Amino acid sequence: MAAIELDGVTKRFEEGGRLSRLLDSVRNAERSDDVTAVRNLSLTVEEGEVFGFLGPNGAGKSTTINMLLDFVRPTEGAIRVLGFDARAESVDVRARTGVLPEGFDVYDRLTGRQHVEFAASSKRLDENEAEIDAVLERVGIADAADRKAGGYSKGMRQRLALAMALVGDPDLLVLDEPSSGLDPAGAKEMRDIVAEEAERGTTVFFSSHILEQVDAVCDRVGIMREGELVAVDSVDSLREKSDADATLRVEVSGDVSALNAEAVTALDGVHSVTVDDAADSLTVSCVGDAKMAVIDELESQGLDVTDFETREASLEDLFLSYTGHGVDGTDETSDESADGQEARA
Ligand SMILES: Nc1ncnc2c1ncn2[C@@H]1O[C@H](COP(=O)(O)OP(=O)(O)OP(=O)(O)O)[C@@H](O)[C@H]1O
Repeated sequence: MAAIELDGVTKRFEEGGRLSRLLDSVRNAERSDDVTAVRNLSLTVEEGEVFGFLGPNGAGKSTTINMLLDFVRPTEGAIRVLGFDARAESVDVRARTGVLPEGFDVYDRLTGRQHVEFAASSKRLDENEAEIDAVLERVGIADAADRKAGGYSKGMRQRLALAMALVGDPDLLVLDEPSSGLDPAGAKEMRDIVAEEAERGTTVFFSSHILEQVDAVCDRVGIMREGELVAVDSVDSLREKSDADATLRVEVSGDVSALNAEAVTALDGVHSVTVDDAADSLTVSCVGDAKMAVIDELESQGLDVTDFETREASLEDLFLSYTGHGVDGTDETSDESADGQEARA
């Protein structure tokens, strides 16, 4: 059984009141102020899989998560979670799912422990004190369990949110931007907990706009862009398929100044060649699988390749190549991104 199945799911947020919509439909006018947050999304996440859901701000990640949990209803399409219809059987879905929602905030006057007890009772779980303590321990806030959460730091609040998601050993963990507010050590702990959950067979679906954060733990990632799923695969396969450039630095013996650089640039997938006469080397910017063709071309021109090293496209380049956005959400045109890659190369 698949843990999550989305079939042709679209969510349109409709703006304007009922009267204005009626008038528009009578006039046959287009409603340009509607927002299509998710468009025709079909995706299957298998049981036990750790799936990273990526995309820049506004790509539709939270809307998708909210539809899994029936907090938002799709305009079109069907959703099944853990074998249940997400809409008609949402109570069953929520009872078996641990959720860390985006922008979670604590109840200032309740202690950490009371938060976890509340999460357990709202799932109708009968967790005893030892089980609650164990969850608080796992996320590293056992020492602060009896303090009011209003005094918690941002990182502690995020850990508390994770404890609330983990209580009762859910079959599915849905984490919306789980590392926000965490320092690097906290983000690593979060990844370790995700890995532990995966070991126990829990399906983990988590969203992030930072590929690096999901790379270490995810079996597969899906990348959203403007409401559409633009890629689904393992990070390694995405890297192979992407047109983000790798950089190849080749050292040669022989007269490098005699190189016919145009012939190298003309190879499929090669974007630029820079020759360094003084160092008897050249640097080639190309897609990953063009590297061997470059080496063959150099040798066919009579140059002896003595050494070479490659730098794969960085995760940031990769994300950019699929989304057209930097990981910080800045919009980048293809020209700018090409410049960025030159600069980094
Ligand atoms: N309740 C709503 N009413 C109207 N528009 C909405 C609503 N919720 C989301 N949207 C719009 O839907 C689009 C997708 O938003 P969503 O929050 O799903 O993106 P996201 O990928 O989670 O972004 P972020 O990384 O910033 O959280 C955005 O254009 C957003 O403004």
